[in-house]
Amino acid sequence: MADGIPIEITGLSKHFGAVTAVDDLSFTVEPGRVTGFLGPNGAGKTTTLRVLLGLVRASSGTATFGGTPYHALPRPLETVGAALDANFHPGRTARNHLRVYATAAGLPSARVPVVLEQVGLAEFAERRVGGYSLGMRQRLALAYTLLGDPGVFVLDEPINGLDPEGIRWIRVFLQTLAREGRTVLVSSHLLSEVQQSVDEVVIISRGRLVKRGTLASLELDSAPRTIVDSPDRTALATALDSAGLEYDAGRSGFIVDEPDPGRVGHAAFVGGVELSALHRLKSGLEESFLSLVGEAPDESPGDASNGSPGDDPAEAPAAAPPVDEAPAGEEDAR
Ligand SMILES: Nc1ncnc2c1ncn2[C@@H]1O[C@H](COP(=O)(O)OP(=O)(O)OP(=O)(O)O)[C@@H](O)[C@H]1O
Repeated sequence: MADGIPIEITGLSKHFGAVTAVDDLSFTVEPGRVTGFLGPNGAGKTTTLRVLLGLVRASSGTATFGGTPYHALPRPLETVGAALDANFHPGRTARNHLRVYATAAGLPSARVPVVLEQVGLAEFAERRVGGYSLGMRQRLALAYTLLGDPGVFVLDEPINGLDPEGIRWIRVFLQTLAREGRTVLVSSHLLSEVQQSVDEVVIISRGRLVKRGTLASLELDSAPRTIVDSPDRTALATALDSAGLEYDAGRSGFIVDEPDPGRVGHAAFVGGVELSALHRLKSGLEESFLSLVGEAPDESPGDASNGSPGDDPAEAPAAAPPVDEAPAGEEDAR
């Protein structure tokens, strides 16, 4: 096994014409842990990974593996296992796919059955990939990343499309790689999807870094708030203003920056306002994540840690190999 090497993103920007996909982004991903690379759709995750893997040129800044850009790695497949962009020939079997990539990279074909076994696809090795489920394709993409037994893994949305058993499996798989001292970077637009699998998070929004730290530190960022509503919202707003309480208007009432519903209820009482709802908004990772990336938290009580509004996992792209075929700069709009 190759050593885990840090992934180093420094002052990285990428513009596609007038669109700034990545904006002065800097962070490091250390070996020995699983790092979640998170942000809503369009935040710039895939673009960052494509620059890192030499598929797109940076407008400025650098993205390297311990100081070496991907294209300068002497044996890339034995250094970095990357799953990005689905690209399987439907008529080929899994075994043949992997054989082709192993041969191209000068790796022994004996690695093929080993990696198929590792991802639980050994019994489907002779089946054409066109008949694979999304979950099986995800596993095949991971088998590809394992071919060179690398020390670094860069995986774009690898959990998307997996069933609950597949999600449990990949959690163990990723954690095992990290415990072996490898560097593991996993992107997702859903915190809830990866929160059981990651130790650290790098969160971006609109191409910029908004949070870097442990999963636990993200939880600490989330202060509980109070939901309050009234048949007379104008009077309620006046009462909250008079009490000096800050609030946002939500679908089911005002979300008040005050953890104690008792204080909010008192403010309404003092203002002579009838209430139709008063409860604490449960704090949680998801609420913290959504407030960091600038999306409105779900204000329904007790439901803040489940799911994310507007996300349909079936719509996101699948992660898959290969990464070493497209020429650099191909994706540039100009
Ligand atoms: N080749 C391209 N040409 C023009 N604009 C692009 C190109 N690739 C990405 N973009 C734009 O850059 C921004 C970031 O996109 P990117 O795919 O990196 O985000 P993402 O965080 O990976 O989102 P998702 O989770 O939806 O994949 C978006 O506004 C996107 O439309």
